[in-house]
Amino acid sequence: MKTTEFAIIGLGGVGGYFGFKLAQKYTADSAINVTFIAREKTYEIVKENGLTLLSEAHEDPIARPDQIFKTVAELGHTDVFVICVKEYDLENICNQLKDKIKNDTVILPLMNGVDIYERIRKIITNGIVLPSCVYVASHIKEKGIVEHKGNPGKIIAGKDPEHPEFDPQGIVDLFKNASIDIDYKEDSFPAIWSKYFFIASFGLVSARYNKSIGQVNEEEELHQRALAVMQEIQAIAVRKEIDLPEDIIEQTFQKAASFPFQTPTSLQLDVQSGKENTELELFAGAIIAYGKQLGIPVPETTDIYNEIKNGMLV
Ligand SMILES: NC(=O)C1=CN([C@@H]2O[C@H](COP(=O)(O)OP(=O)(O)OC[C@H]3O[C@@H](n4cnc5c(N)ncnc54)[C@H](OP(=O)(O)O)[C@@H]3O)[C@@H](O)[C@H]2O)C=CC1
Ligand SMILES: CC(C)(CO)C(=O)C(=O)O
Repeated sequence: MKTTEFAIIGLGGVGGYFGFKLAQKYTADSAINVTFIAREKTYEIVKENGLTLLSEAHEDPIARPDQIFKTVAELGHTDVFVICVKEYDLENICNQLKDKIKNDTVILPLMNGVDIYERIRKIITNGIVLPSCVYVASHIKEKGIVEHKGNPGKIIAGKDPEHPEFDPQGIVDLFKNASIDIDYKEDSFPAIWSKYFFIASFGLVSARYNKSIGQVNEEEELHQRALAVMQEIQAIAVRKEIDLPEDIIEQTFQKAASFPFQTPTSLQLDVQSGKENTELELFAGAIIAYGKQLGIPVPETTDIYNEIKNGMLV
């Protein structure tokens, strides 16, 4: 039987959650291999101790992959690459990956952002790229240790617009068999935009004030600022003819209310911990650029962007 080779690139909040589930399910299965790519201290710790996931939903907190490498270059034949890095590392990873991609290699980017597919396609022109978005509240506690809170993670993936004939059902089933909630759609872009609606608005306001998703939803001033950012994104989406529901704003506030009250956003954690690189450009920067390009004013997003840049963080 042919072995399916998975490579999970990046063992942070997202890779540490979904990679854990794949590795825990399949290490004893000789037909499916799961390889992790992690760098520096994460590599050392996971190689020595396995990957730890602290999660009420997972009794055994340790998963050991079949293999772990420090770089993509060390990988042999791989069928499915699951990219789980922050947006500022995407081009670097794609440049390393491009020689490993064959026509039937599948790339699943589990990241926030509406332009991830296009950015991958600028570098990797062959293979199958499944445009996706992801919901999960999980973050690095220490290198090699990821903490998951709240609802189980969820992936929404869609057809590669360049390869509508490709049938990914076999791969989708492997995720499902590892108890990963994954929805496969003809067109995942509306779901990707809906996620962006949520994470750009709540991410920016939560990062600016260091407040959880629940607090942003309930505190009047913060709620109004998130609403104003959503209205700006909505104007952009309408102009770009993205097929979003008319009540997307209401749905987004309802979605926020479904998270445990104290859930932080990944942008909040990165901005508030003073990380040198954050996804501020992916959220605010992209909205500002679309606004300029389409002649749509985006004053609230611009203000929050400048406030965060200038260190106004409470
Ligand atoms: N965390 C969450 O709850 C959610 C996050 N997202 C989105 O998912 C994406 C990933 O986020 P998240 O997992 O939180 O990010 P993290 O920062 O937690 O993890 C990214 C990981 O990628 C690793 N990495 C980067 N470059 C390389 C490389 N060249 N080789 C090996 N490893 C590499 C980093 O390594 P190192 O530690 O060494 O820097 C880090 O461990 C983002 O776009 C985010 O917005 C979406 C939904 C939920
Ligand atoms: C809000 C959350 C946790 C939802 O999945 C997220 O996407 C993020 O923090 O980036």
